[in-house]
Amino acid sequence: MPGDVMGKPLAISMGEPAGIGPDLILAAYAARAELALPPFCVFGNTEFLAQRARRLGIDIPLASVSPDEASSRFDTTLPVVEVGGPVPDTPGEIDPLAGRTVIAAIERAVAAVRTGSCRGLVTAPIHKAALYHAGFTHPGHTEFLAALCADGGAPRRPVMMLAHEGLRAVPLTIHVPLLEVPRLVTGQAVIETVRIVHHDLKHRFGIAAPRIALAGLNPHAGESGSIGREEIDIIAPAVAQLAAEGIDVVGPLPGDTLFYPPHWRTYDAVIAMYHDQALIPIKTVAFDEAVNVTLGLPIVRTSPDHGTAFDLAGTGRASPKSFLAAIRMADAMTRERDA
Ligand SMILES: NC(=O)C1=CN([C@@H]2O[C@H](COP(=O)(O)OP(=O)(O)OC[C@H]3O[C@@H](n4cnc5c(N)ncnc54)[C@H](O)[C@@H]3O)[C@@H](O)[C@H]2O)C=CC1
Ligand SMILES: NCC(=O)COP(=O)(O)O
Repeated sequence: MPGDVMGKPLAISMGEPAGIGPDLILAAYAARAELALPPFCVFGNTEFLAQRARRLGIDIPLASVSPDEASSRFDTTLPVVEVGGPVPDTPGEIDPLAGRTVIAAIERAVAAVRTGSCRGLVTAPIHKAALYHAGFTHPGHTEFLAALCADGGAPRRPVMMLAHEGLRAVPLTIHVPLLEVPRLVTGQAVIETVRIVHHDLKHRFGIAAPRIALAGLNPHAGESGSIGREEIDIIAPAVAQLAAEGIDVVGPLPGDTLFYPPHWRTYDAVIAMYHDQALIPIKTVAFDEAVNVTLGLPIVRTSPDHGTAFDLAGTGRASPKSFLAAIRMADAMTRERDA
């Protein structure tokens, strides 16, 4: 990643047009001065965003610009890096043709960050099933971003982390059927994930000596092997190896009590074994404000913790808090990296 990028805008990918992502982008721009938001540009479709703004009754000027012009235009105009293609303004209704634009917006935004035209990426939510009709082959942004950053080679392991204040939850396995989870809980997965979390907490979150805990896979972390052996056979040996490397990591601990917030707060991150084991606790305590951040990438990427909320799209009733928190976290992470 090119060096001095602090004058550069954040890149925001437009997300699913039938969802609330565009509403939140427009709301964030409308509140930019009051909230002292850093400059950003939207990778998307100007005409569509103008229509959505009219629908929402938000009066803001938009201009098609290049990423290099975005920061200087940001005070007076919402900068849009044009991604072609038909994008109808139909809240709650998927349009199969718009999917290509949604995918291209992510690709173009990633390229802009990787070449240094933008300093970090914030993604508005996508609707995965909608994108599959447009040829999307990844389970989510997380895996797609890892593939884009691999330049055609084998993607490195991307790590999903949901964060709110001191609470950070990481699913070891991400978008996979529950039936496949035990097969994917391997020593290598544990070791690689903990190393990435440890590295990025130090270098992107400024935590000098991260404390990490792992949950078990089975109830009560296997109850000494009587309710499953993955803890004894796989997770504990990996934890011992990581501890020998000097990483402050403990576990496997019972997942139900580990996420009791006073317990959880004693660690800088908790790694769970599967998606819902990690995401249910954090969405329960902080659905409004948690941020989804991808670790293990050469770029900074954040996102709100929620999805497309078709029921709220185009109504102006979606809370912008998590999206605003994602913008602020991307801003802070890029500053931390360049400090
Ligand atoms: N980063 C991303 O791109 C994400 C995408 N998704 C995708 O979103 C789609 C819909 O997923 P759901 O499970 O329905 O979750 P969802 O988060 O879109 O909606 C769940 C509930 O929360 C409410 N909600 C969501 N965001 C809100 C906000 N900002 N303010 C007020 N209420 C809000 C919705 O109205 C709905 O009742 C799926 O295709 C899923 O894969 C889900 C999570 C993240
Ligand atoms: N449940 C989180 C989620 O689905 C977001 O995934 P991603 O699109 O950020 O990979």
